[in-house]
Amino acid sequence: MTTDRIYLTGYRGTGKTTVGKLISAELATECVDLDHVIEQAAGKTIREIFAAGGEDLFRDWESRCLAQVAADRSQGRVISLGGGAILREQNRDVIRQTGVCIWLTASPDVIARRLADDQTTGQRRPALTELSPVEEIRELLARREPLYRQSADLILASDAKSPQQLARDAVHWLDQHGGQSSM
Ligand SMILES: Nc1ncnc2c1ncn2[C@@H]1O[C@H](COP(=O)(O)OP(=O)(O)OP(=O)(O)O)[C@@H](O)[C@H]1O
Ligand SMILES: O=C(O)C1=C[C@@H](O)[C@@H](O)[C@H](O)C1
Ligand SMILES: [Mg+2]
Repeated sequence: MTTDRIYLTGYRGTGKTTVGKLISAELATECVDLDHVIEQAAGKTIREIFAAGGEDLFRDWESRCLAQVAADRSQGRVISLGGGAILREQNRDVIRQTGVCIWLTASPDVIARRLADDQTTGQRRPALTELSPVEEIRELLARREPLYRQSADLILASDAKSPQQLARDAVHWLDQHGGQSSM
């Protein structure tokens, strides 16, 4: 296991972007947000990429950008992934081979509340199913959970902790970096 790169995974709204920035500040390194890299590379917002070619097109951009970011250490040591980046096996392989992965969890109700309150949801989080927002979260979380779990070296429950506390927990674990653990 190498801590060369620190990946953050988890469902939409679990705080990957927010906590990733705080971890990188604590470690005095840069934070790369994969969703942002994709938008820059495509010259489109995530919603526009979905509108142009659906989720498949977005996933192709995501795999390409992840491979680039993973291969180029100068872009930053902390990498906040998108919520679905662990869906493709090739992406999970890249993550495992190049760094450690921290899985941020939250309950469906907390996720739904955070997404509804976040002004950027409209641009960055197009619907992934025809289900209602909370049903979509429940359904996709259940489907993705085994993939998040198999990718994770550390699991952090975010429901009742501030982003600052989660970043401190992550840095504390990184100082000691052992096998898979939960806090
Ligand atoms: N631990 C937390 N406690 C309270 N609010 C939080 C916490 N973590 C994140 N938030 C809030 O939830 C919203 C979503 O956070 P953020 O964008 O970091 O999630 P994300 O996991 O990166 O989502 P996405 O996968 O869509 O990129 C933001 O408004 C953020 O301030
Ligand atoms: O959970 C997902 O599938 C996604 C999460 C976001 O971070 C973006 O990567 C995009 O909206 C897809
Ligand atoms: Mg994010």
